[in-house]
Amino acid sequence: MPSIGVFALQGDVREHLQTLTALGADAFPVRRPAELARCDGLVLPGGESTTMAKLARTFELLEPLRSRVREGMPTFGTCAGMILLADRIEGGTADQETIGGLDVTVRRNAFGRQVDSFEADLAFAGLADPVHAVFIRAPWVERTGPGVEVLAEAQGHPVAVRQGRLMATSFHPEVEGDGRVHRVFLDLVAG
Ligand SMILES: NC(=O)CC[C@H](N)C(=O)O
Repeated sequence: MPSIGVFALQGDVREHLQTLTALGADAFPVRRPAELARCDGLVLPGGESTTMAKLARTFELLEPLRSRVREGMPTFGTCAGMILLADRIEGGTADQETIGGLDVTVRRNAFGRQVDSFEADLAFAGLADPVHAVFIRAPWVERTGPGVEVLAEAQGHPVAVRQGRLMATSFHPEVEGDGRVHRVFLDLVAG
C-alpha cells in the first residue's frame, strides 16, 4: 500500500484524502518535514497558491518539498497545486514562489471572470471514458517544455499534463470525480 501525503497547510485536503483512501492508499496529511519524509508520493491540493507557498515557507516545508520533487518523488498537483509545481507563472504576483519541477508556464485564473467556475467532460489520455472536470478559478497551461505530455485540454488549452513522475490538472478530480485520475497518479507512484 503506497504512502501518499497530501500537503495540508491549506486547501481541499479532505477530498483528496478520501479519494486516495478509497483507492487503497495509506493517505495522510503533511504539515511538517517528518511527514513529508515518509511519503512515497505527494498530492498538492487546490486552494490558494500564494497562501500555500507562504505557509510552506513559514512551516519550513518549501525547501524540503523542492528537494523531494527534484529527487523524483511522484507528485500530483490539482489547480493551485498545478501552479505550485510550475516552473513559471503568469498572472501571479512578481514575488510568488513555487516548488517548481514541471517545465510549464501556467496562467493563473486563466479562464476569466465569465467562466470563473465551470464543469466539463474531457477526454483524458489513457482513460477510455471522459473525465468529469470541475474548474474553480482555474489556471491553464500556457506553454509546455519538450518533456511535457498533455493529457487533457479544455477550450483549446492544456489542463492536464505529465512530465516524468510529475502530474498536474487545472481541475479538481477530487471533487465529483470517480477516482480514475487519482488511479493514474497511483500507477505513476507504483512506477
Ligand atoms: N481552485 C483553486 O485551486 C484556485 C487556484 C487559485 N486561483 C490560485 O491562483 O491559487
